Amino acid sequence: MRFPGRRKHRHYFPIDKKDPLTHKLTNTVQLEHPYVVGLDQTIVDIEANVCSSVLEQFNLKKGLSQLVDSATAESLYNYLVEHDLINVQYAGGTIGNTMHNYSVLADDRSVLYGVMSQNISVGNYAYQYLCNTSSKVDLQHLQPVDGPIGRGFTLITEEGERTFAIDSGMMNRLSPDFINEDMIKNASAFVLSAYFTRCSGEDTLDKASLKAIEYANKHGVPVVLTLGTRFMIDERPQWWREFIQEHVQILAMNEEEADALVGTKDPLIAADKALELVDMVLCTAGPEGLYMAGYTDEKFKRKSEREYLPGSIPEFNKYEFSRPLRKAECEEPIKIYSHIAPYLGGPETIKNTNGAGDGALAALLHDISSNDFHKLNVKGSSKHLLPALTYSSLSQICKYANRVSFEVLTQNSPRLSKGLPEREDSLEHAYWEK
Ligand SMILES: Nc1ncnc2c1ncn2[C@@H]1O[C@H](COP(=O)(O)OP(=O)(O)OP(=O)(O)O)[C@@H](O)[C@H]1O
Ligand SMILES: O=c1[nH]cnc2c1ncn2[C@@H]1O[C@H](CO)[C@@H](O)[C@H]1O
Repeated sequence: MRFPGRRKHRHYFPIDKKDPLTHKLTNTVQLEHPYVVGLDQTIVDIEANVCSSVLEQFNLKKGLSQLVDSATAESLYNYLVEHDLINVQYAGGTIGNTMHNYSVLADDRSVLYGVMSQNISVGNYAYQYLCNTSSKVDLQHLQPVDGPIGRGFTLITEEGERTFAIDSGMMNRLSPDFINEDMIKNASAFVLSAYFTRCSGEDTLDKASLKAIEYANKHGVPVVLTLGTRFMIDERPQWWREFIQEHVQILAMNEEEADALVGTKDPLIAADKALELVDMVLCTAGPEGLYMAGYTDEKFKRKSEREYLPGSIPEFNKYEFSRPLRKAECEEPIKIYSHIAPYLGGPETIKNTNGAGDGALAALLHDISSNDFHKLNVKGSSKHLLPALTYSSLSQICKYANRVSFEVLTQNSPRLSKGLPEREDSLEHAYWEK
């Protein structure tokens, strides 16, 4: 595993142990590697720039992800081809993107549950999906289906807003029998999106998701839920709040989805309210950067060395140098928050905001699995006297997540084509304070 940072000598990490004379690695011990599991609707994104009138023509609501029937999908596709509007097609799906980005960042394994067409021919959607997914994403557990995977028309209008029209294909046919209890039990986290609830008729992906959640809950594996699109949350916010409170430990959302869930446009207050439901929250806020919130134990809290920030919760970042714990692990839980403005003020030109939030979540997952990696391989380390959810403090994770989002904004695809530059492998203060 590529490690997101060597911080202190005390926590010196064995993968770097070299013979001082030969500079060869002296570590012959087989390291144990943790992994994360994601479950998604396998989708290829078909991206096109269109006028708003095209959305009206096909009866699509701007800015949302919505399902369309196959006849509408076919006529939309034909329209885009006829007018030569398609820019690019690449593998998508919010969790597929997140698993891919996780594997690129961690240079390590993630497992993806979903479906895959059993008949693949060069150039078809299934083929494109496989070609665009990191070889470190374990696709051996995809369920073969007799038909196409999903396709997601990503329609970008004049002002840069994205609207998704999803043609499901067989993406929702993942069967609960395919979910392996041991696979989930041994994972560092189980990750899914709220899209799993968009099933109907013969679809089984919702049942498969609930089964995986049940296993994760049973074995204390953190369930990480990303909210997907506000439209789904708006339909039944109370149901979502109850579901999240019962089954989810880590919640990722953007400020719109947060508003739908807890009824406030202020991302800090939204993160605070969401802490009543879960143990840790990542709330992205576009050009405003991102917020994180969590719990730590009074006796483990660490004061920030940064300036205390004003906001709807005064000095909210005071304890951002603390590592987050599950609330139930704290004798005396206190809430901790952190915020970061876009890295370097944001890229000079944003190529595409698609997937910036998925990138931030991948960074958070990397920090979570690094904690397990360290725990598994540096037995008895004092670092784990505290049963933290992550390797790093809330503040460090914000920086890392933000840095990854920046990288996604500078490229066209929501999937990272490479990891972060070597020089930045460790999130040293010196670098981040520049
Ligand atoms: N216009 C922008 N300028 C600078 N940084 C941005 C901008 N938009 C996004 N970012 C960065 O990307 C992060 C995630 O963006 P955003 O809130 O748009 O995610 P999202 O809506 O969840 O995206 P997606 O659903 O496509 O993954 C932000 O927290 C911020 O760091
Ligand atoms: O219904 C859906 N299910 C799964 N993923 C989706 C859906 N709608 C949009 N995206 C995915 O969200 C990513 C950006 O965050 C896009 O890559 C798109 O494929």
